[in-house]
Amino acid sequence: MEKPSRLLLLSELRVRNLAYDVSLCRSLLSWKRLVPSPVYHPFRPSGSRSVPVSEIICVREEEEEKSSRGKSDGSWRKIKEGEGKDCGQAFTVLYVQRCQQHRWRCAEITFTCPSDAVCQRWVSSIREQLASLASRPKHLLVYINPYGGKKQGKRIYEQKVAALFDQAGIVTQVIVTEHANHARDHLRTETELKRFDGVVCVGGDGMFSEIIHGLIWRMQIDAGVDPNSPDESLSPSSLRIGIIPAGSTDCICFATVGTNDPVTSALHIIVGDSQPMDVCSVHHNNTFLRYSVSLLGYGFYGDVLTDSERKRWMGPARYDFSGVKMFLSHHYYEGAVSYLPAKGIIGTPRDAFRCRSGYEPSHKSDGEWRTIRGKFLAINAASMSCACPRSPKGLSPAAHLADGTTDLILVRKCSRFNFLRHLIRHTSKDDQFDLTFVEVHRVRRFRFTPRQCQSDSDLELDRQENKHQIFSQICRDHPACGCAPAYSSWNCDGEILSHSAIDVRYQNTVMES
Ligand SMILES: Nc1ncnc2c1ncn2[C@@H]1O[C@H](COP(=O)(O)OP(=O)(O)OP(=O)(O)O)[C@@H](O)[C@H]1O
Ligand SMILES: CCCCCCCCCCCCC/C=C/[C@@H](O)[C@H](CO)NC(=O)CCCCC
Ligand SMILES: [Ca+2]
Repeated sequence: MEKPSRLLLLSELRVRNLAYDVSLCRSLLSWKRLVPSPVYHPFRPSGSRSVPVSEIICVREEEEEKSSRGKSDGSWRKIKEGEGKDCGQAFTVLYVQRCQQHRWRCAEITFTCPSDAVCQRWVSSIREQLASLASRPKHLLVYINPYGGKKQGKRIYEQKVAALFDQAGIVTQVIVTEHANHARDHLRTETELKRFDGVVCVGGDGMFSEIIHGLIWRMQIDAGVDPNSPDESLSPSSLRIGIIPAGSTDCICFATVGTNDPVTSALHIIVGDSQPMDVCSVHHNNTFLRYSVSLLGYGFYGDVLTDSERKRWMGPARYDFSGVKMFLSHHYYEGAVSYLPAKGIIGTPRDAFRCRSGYEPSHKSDGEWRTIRGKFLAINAASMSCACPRSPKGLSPAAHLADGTTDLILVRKCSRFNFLRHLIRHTSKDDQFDLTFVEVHRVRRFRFTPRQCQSDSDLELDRQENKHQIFSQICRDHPACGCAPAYSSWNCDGEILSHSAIDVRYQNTVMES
């Protein structure tokens, strides 16, 4: 129960001409019907409601005789002339309404006050409360990718997001990108970043990747850290990144927010929600290649991405087309995966728990390196669940967002039928890891070396383990022989990596809104 001293305001106000007790405590706006109607009416507001101040978007004064919208029944009504004179001024509160499947909507309620003075007191008290919320952004730098997904980024921002930011009093600088890496290079060089509280990315996973590359690079330069050094730990970003989903997979948005809905994301940004997330760095022979926050996939997901890039004109459906094609081609790849198991962490990749909140990275020392050699259909490293509309629970449903680990999933060569069983389980409640040819490890670091790049001593080890050594040798020497292709590519958050032999390590966490 709230202590009386926390009560800031208590008034009898009217909502749709019905009397309500309305109170503002330090963190809660509540309204309660004074005489509840004995007859149930589906369109009439029910007894009482509360909204945390942290979920109020804004408050605005209504002018008399102005149309107002009663959101409870979605109808428009006009404040009657008499009503306006009797009741004085009115004010409207816009707030977050939680809907099904993690969706948020902006609802509003208009309170009519007995006098102008009462109205002013309410408006200024709520505004004061809102002004004290330090985590809310005031200035945002918005990058819109007009090319990703169904090419709707600009429309989505203009029709669904801009007005909400405006109502919340957020000042924006909007840049519609003109080419790939425009946003990354802009963040690296041109911008006076200090005047912004955050960066907003309107696009998909590839666009988010551009933004983190620009921002991380810029933060390292500003802090005097060499961004290419594998041994330096990253200086964290002081700017948060918000995502307005407008891509084809939108897995980073879906896995953090629980849905890929632009309005929901805009509201999360407005109320200042934040979520730290793991960043892995990918190196080849000690040369930095890229950062990754969601999926690093070799084999199936690398091949799907490579094939789908040539079919961008199909929009998001390109992934379905290439997915079926690559499933039927059934390519497998040989190589060695070495990993450093994460020790002293909370949970395992087989937990039933789903994470959409932060986890403190554990700094306990890790175990010994382990190596697995074999033939794989897919090697996936999921630093977050990678949930998306195609797979609502994701590639690794129990992966944590910010625990300093990544879940390494190895799918060994198996029949098409078995691989299909594994894939289909991504879309149902069944456990995709509960199959003999699938293993999953929570790791801090891993390396992959395709068989063609293995050293002589590694190959000797392989030979001892591999009964079909002569056949393998012939295939390596004669790649045109028609058996499995030599290399796949890595899919790194939706971008293709230029090398197959990689070294991946957890780097740091960045903030995301
Ligand atoms: N103006 C532009 N013209 C062409 N390409 C652009 C432009 N702006 C950004 N890009 C590039 O577009 C690529 C794809 O963008 P994005 O990730 O937003 O969509 P997507 O690939 O359809 O979605 P997802 O990554 O969620 O599957 C990114 O690699 C980004 O660098
Ligand atoms: C026959 C039924 C089979 C059903 C299989 C469903 C499995 C879907 C799992 C989807 C996992 C997505 C992981 C996220 C990857 C993103 O970083 C990347 C860029 O946005 N998207 C893809 O690579 C796009 C990947 C699209 C794969 C199809
Ligand atoms: Ca993680």
